[in-house]
Amino acid sequence: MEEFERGIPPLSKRFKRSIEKKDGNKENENGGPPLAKRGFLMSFVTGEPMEIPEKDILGRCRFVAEFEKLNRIGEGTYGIVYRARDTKTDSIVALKKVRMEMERDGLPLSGLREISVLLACSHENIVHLKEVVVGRSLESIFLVMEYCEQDLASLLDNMQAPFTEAQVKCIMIQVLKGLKYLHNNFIVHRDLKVSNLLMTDKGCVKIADFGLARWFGLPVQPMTPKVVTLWYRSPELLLQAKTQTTSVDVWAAGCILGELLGHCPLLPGRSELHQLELIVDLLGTPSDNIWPEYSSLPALANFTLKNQPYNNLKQRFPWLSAAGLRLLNFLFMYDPKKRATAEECLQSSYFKEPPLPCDPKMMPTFPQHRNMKKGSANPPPPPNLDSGLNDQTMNLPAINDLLGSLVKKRTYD
Ligand SMILES: Nc1ncnc2c1ncn2[C@@H]1O[C@H](COP(=O)(O)OP(=O)(O)OP(=O)(O)O)[C@@H](O)[C@H]1O
Repeated sequence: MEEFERGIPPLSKRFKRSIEKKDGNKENENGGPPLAKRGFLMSFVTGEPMEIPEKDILGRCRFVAEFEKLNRIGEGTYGIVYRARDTKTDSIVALKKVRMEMERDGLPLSGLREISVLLACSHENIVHLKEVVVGRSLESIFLVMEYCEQDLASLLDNMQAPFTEAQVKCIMIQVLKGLKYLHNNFIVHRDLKVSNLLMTDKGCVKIADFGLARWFGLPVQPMTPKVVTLWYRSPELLLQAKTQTTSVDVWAAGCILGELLGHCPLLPGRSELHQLELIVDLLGTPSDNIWPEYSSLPALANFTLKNQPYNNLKQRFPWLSAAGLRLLNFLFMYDPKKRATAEECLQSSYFKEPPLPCDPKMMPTFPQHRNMKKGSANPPPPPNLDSGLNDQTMNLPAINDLLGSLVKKRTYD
C-alpha cells in the first residue's frame, strides 16, 4: 500500500482508533481483543459490528496531493472548504479539511458523523460525498464533495434582486425533499440554515454540513440542546427540552422560508433570551393549551416569557397568500408534535397555487462571489500553477487570494 509505505496511517486505522476511544470499544463481551483490532468496525447505521474486507484493512484513500487546490470557498466551525481540481479526472470538487485542532484522540466526532451520515445518503438534494482523502500527517483528512457554485447565504448577501416567489418555492421544495429523505432515513440534520444550503448552476439545491447530524431511534434519546445556529433554533431547544426530533429541522426550514420571502433573516436573535423574545413577538406567547409540555420545560424554571397574545405572521408578510401563511404557521407550530413534517409541507397548497414554483433548470445562475477577490477590478497575474499543491507546503491564504481574483465574474442569465 503506497500510502502506508510513505508513513501515512491508512484511514481505516484512524477510524479504528477514533472509534475505540469514542465508543469505548476496548473489549468485547467475551473479554477478547477489541473488534477493531480484528478487522471490525462499529457500523454507524446499525450500531452492529461490521467486518472490514481484507483488502481494505490498510485503507485505500487517495492522497490529497492528487487535488490541485484552487481557492478557499468557506470556513466554518468544523473545517476549511476549498475549491479544488481532481488531477486524475479533471473535475472540480469541494475539498473540506476536517478540523483537528483540539483532537489528540483521532478524528473529531463532528468529522466522523459527517462522513458516516454522508456516506449513507444518496439523494439529489443532499450534497454528495465522493470520497475521503488523506494528507501527509494525522491532522489531514479531507472530504471530497461535489462542487456547488453557490451557498445560499453568500448568494442572498450579494444578489442584485431578491428571489421571486416562484424561485423561493423552487428552493423550498428542494430543501423539503432533502429533509424528507433525511428524516425518512432517521437522520436529523440539526444545523439547517441558509449557509448550509448549496446551489449548483443547474438550480439544484443541496443540504450540506452534516457535522451536527445524528441518527435518531425510537424512543427518542436525549441529545444536547446546544445545537442549531441561534437564528434557526426552535423554541423547544431554546427552552431546553430533553428530547429533540426531526421537528427542529422543520422549524429551521420555516426560518429559511421566512428569510427567503422577507429578504432578511426572520428571527435574528442576539442571545438565547432575545431569540425567544423575537419568536414570541412574531407568534405570540405559547401556553399549555397549544403545547401541553410547555410549562414543564426546564428553562422556564428560571424565567417567564412576556405575554404577547397575537400571531403577527400576517403583519410581517401582508402580501402572502392564505396558503403561504398556513404553511408558515404549520412550520412554526410551538408543539413539536403538532409541527408539520417535511412530507406534509410538500403537500401544501402554497406550492400548487400561482405563482407556481419554477423549474430548477429555469433558476438563474449567479456570479460566484466566493471565488472572487473583494474589491479587485484588475486581477493580478496568474501564479505558477504547474505543481500539484500540497497542503503542507503551500501558503494557502496567499495563493487562494490570487487564484480567487482570477475567476471571471458571471452575469445573470
Ligand atoms: N460541496 C460544496 N460545494 C461548494 N461549497 C461548499 C461545499 N461544502 C461547503 N461549502 C462552503 O463552505 C462553507 C462551510 O462549509 P460547512 O458548512 O460544511 O463547514 P462547517 O465548518 O461545518 O461550517 P459551520 O460553521 O456552518 O458548521 C459553506 O457555507 C459553503 O460556502
